[in-house]
Amino acid sequence: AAKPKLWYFPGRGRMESIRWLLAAAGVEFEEEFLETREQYEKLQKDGRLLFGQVPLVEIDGMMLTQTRAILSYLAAKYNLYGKDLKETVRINMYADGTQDLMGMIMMAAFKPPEEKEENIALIVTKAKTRYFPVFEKILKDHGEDFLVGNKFSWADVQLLEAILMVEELNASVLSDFPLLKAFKARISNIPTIKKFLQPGSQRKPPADSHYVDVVRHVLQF
Ligand SMILES: CCCCC[C@H]1O[C@@H](O)C[C@@H]1SC[C@H](NC(=O)CC[C@H](N)C(=O)O)C(=O)NCC(=O)O
Repeated sequence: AAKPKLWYFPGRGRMESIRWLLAAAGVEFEEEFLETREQYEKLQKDGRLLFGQVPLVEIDGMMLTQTRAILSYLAAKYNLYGKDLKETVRINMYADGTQDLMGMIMMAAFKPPEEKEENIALIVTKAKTRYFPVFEKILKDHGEDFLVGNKFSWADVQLLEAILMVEELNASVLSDFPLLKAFKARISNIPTIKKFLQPGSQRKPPADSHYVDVVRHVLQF
């Protein structure tokens, strides 16, 4: 089968969780980076962007947009979505929560530089007071290696992604969360994820001013 193909800017944004999930599932994928307005307008003209937006993923003969729809499709396709509806809804709850946290980080890149410190402090506080305590408790109460059932799922992939992103803002953020520390080590050692965390993988670096400039240029805002 043809490899999935991803169209997005040359950075994390909303596509990074899709890259993580494909990588965790051991699925190789191709990428097309949008750096010019023309590339974006061609996708629109060709009718590939349902709502005129990216991420865009071509997979199984479909042109998929809407990040959550894509992630859900991939989670189900690669058996990372629970054994029944009750597990699936927990995975969705946990994934929505980590998406909310990562969304704050994603948008911070587009805020004025003078607000950067304040934004980072707010994100780290939210992580330490709202999100990480929830996952620490889940791991404690559940008493398993993974967040849902006793099987690796999309929820585990996304929590690791979120932990690493917050640690980029504050390296000691897990100091009060011993179970999350152990979770991070455990999930990082899953072979497909370990490979994705090696230099040279398709994992993207944190957003920088060049990335913001490219996005602003392509989307003309
Ligand atoms: C001020 C912040 C702007 C962020 C812009 C983009 O940079 C990324 O870091 C985040 C977004 S992604 C690009 C943006 N895509 C979306 O907003 C998709 C939202 C959709 N619900 C999804 O989940 O896929 C885009 O195509 N916009 C064109 C436009 O709506 O006409």
